[in-house]
Amino acid sequence: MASRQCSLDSFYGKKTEESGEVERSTAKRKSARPANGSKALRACLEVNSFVTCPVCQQRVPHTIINIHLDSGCEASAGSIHQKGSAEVSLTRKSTEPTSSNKFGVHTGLKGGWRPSHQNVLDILDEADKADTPDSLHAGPAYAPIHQERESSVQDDDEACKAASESRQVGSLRKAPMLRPSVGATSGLPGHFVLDNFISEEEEALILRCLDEDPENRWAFNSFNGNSRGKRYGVECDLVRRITKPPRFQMPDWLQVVMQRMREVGPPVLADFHPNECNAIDYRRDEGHELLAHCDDRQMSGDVICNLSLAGDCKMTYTKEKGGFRKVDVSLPRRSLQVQAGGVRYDYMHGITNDHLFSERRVSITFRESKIQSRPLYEGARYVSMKNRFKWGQKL
Ligand SMILES: O=C(O)CCC(=O)C(=O)O
Ligand SMILES: [Fe+2]
Repeated sequence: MASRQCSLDSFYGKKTEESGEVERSTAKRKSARPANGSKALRACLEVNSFVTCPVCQQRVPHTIINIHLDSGCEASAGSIHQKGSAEVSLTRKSTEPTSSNKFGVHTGLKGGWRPSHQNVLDILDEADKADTPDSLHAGPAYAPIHQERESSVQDDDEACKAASESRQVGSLRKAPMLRPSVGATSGLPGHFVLDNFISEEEEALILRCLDEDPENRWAFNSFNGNSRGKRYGVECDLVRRITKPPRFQMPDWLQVVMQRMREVGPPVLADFHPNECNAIDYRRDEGHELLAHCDDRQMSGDVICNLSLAGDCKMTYTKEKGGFRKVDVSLPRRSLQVQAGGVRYDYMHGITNDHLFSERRVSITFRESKIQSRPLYEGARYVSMKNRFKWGQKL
């Protein structure tokens, strides 16, 4: 099992196994760690501590390390020293694509970043209105989807069908006690992991819906390494550089997950409306893996989210331009990983077989993909694999 990180540690600059680069919390900060409740948590988040930037080695207030990294280290400790001035003095990242791509849906990035803990404070504010003290550390993350389960296949089918038809998952109400941990858990620019993003019950239901979808079945796939997969939503043809209409619509049983991303995710998700997703079923004993890749920079949008189910794993990020960097990130089951900014465009990501920590792991990757019915490049012509050798001859 991957050791699960406490994402709050990132707020204190604690050294994590993933980055190995952010300095360890001081005893003082540790002593301010919340014992209980939102007040203590809030107090901790506001401790004015500094961390060493893993890229430029400047001392930077821990509250804006994310912004500092995202601005390509342009946002200096000096310009952001004053509490509250961070958002004003920051620039957008250099990695932000400037193309005039037209997406059929809203794209994610808007007006720069906020301190990584701001969202937690927002969540706390919201929760403070509804919370009772006892709910802070108790109870399921979200109201359970199904209280009881029968084991027969027929019931499984019915559960899945019922979830879909009655939008049972979609009608889940968020319970105030869940607070996904948001933070720059890895020191990677634009990277977040939200632990416990879904409850165990939700995980079980989503897995059942994936496993028991009679129309869209798991199929072997070797595109990015061997695994089984399936997809929903619009279909990107990465070779022809066009998008095709969905063969399988985005399922109802994922709506609540997507809604939750907008509600409790970091600010880059505030307007995230995925129009496609692919699920991957990894089996460790079958040698499955995810080869290092970067999701298509033109066909898909600025933000990508991966929901982890059924097992823990470690994802490896590598960057070669502008200095080699390699960072391992733990992705616990039921967490949501957000890739935006630098990590989305400048890093490759992959999962080696020995970084799958259980026999099975399933992921769902959400994207906003371009509605593109003509090839991206003017004048481009698709040549099928079997005809490629004929380049230079009359086709
Ligand atoms: O399995 C994962 O978490 C990531 C999958 C992924 O990177 C992809 O489908 O592009
Ligand atoms: Fe990917």
